[in-house]
Amino acid sequence: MAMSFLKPHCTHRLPSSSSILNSPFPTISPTKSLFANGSSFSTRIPNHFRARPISSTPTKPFSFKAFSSQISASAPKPDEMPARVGFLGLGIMGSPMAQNLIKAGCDVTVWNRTESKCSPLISLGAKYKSSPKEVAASCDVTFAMLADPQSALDVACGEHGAAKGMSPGKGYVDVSTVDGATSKLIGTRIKATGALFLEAPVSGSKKPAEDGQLIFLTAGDRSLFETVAPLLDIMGKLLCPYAPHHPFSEAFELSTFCLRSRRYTTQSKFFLGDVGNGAAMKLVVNMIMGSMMASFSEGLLLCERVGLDPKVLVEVVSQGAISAPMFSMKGPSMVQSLYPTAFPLKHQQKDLRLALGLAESVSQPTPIAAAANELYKVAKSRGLSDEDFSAVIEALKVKLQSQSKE
Ligand SMILES: NC(=O)C1=CN([C@@H]2O[C@H](COP(=O)(O)OP(=O)(O)OC[C@H]3O[C@@H](n4cnc5c(N)ncnc54)[C@H](OP(=O)(O)O)[C@@H]3O)[C@@H](O)[C@H]2O)C=CC1
Ligand SMILES: O=CCCC(=O)O
Repeated sequence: MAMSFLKPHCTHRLPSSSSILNSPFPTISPTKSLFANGSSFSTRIPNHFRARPISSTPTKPFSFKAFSSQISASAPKPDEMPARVGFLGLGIMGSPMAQNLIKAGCDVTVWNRTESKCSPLISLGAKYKSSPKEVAASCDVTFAMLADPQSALDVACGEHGAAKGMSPGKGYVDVSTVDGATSKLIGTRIKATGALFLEAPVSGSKKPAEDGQLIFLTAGDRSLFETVAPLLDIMGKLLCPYAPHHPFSEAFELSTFCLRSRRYTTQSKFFLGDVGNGAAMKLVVNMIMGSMMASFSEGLLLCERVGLDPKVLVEVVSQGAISAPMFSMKGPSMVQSLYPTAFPLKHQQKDLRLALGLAESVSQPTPIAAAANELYKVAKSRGLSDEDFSAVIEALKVKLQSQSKE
């Protein structure tokens, strides 16, 4: 069902293979190696790129400026987007996400339980309404970025909740991390008004939110997904599979090919089907993340205990198969017992709790996540709820201290 405010050019589709074959840009032969060492990366090339031999034009040096301007030139224009956008919940994530929408030229109306957090956005041009209901009533699409299942429910379905301001032709996009049951409840209440619903939890933390580099895990009404796609692209990541910083940098011609037109980029937003699937995917991702961080913490402390420098461990890990941006970003401050909050520890424990509930619902054993969850609970009981989740290492230090007393 099309929404009343749908603009005709809101949909982003991949080009047909014939249009690619007629494209002026170089394409690549599946049998021809691009690499000096003759290595093949044929499994990495989508079929639609396998049309003609690569052009012999010499590779140009990479220019970040040109790269950025190509990206921004392809950014969605305000007239391609839903006209009025609401944003509920202006915490660590919601504030920068709303800010990026405003900076991109969207007409944004904000609300937050603690009203003072609206001020910086109002000074950037946002409008303000005094309840979720009023925001929803005055906007075409309303986003919500709330702490947990209870607050997401309250804001959507409470007395002055968004559902009260919804009606046919509008859409509600809940980007909070909640469990599937909560998301379905919210979706049912929103859809009972005739409006559309999309759950769209995000991967990526404070910095990716600020940089417009989030990954959306969406499910629900497909037409709402298509309507809000340009907005998700403002807040989210645009990925080119052959980006110039990719280790296979010889594929630069192909990167240029990808970047010359937005049509050839792969976007980091996933549509996963029915409501509940986005929530489940997000919980699985964060279950893995919570366990990884707990394990990394154990490694840092063990290193120290056996007389090795944990800073060197961070370096070693960063160069091998288990390297992860999370370890490289958080490791150096963890070594100094500093935990500047990007992802609050209380939210990580909430996500582990919800993921364990998900696993329980299908009788899936998750002993590692269960052990990690206990550690986050200890950290919470030590007053670390509002620290970054990397402060979970403190829970292990506590254990070490109590052991050494025995
Ligand atoms: N931080 C991160 O790295 C990431 C977080 N997430 C998820 O995004 C969501 C938001 O996270 P984040 O921004 O970090 O969290 P914050 O704790 O910074 O913000 C939470 C928001 O929820 C609001 N809120 C809390 N309780 C209520 C309530 N009872 N009624 C109304 N509003 C309420 C807060 O309002 P107030 O300002 O009044 O307290 C605030 O706007 C969470 O679900 C989190 O798991 C997802 C990806 C990354
Ligand atoms: O929910 C928080 C996720 C944090 C991240 O993906 O970096």
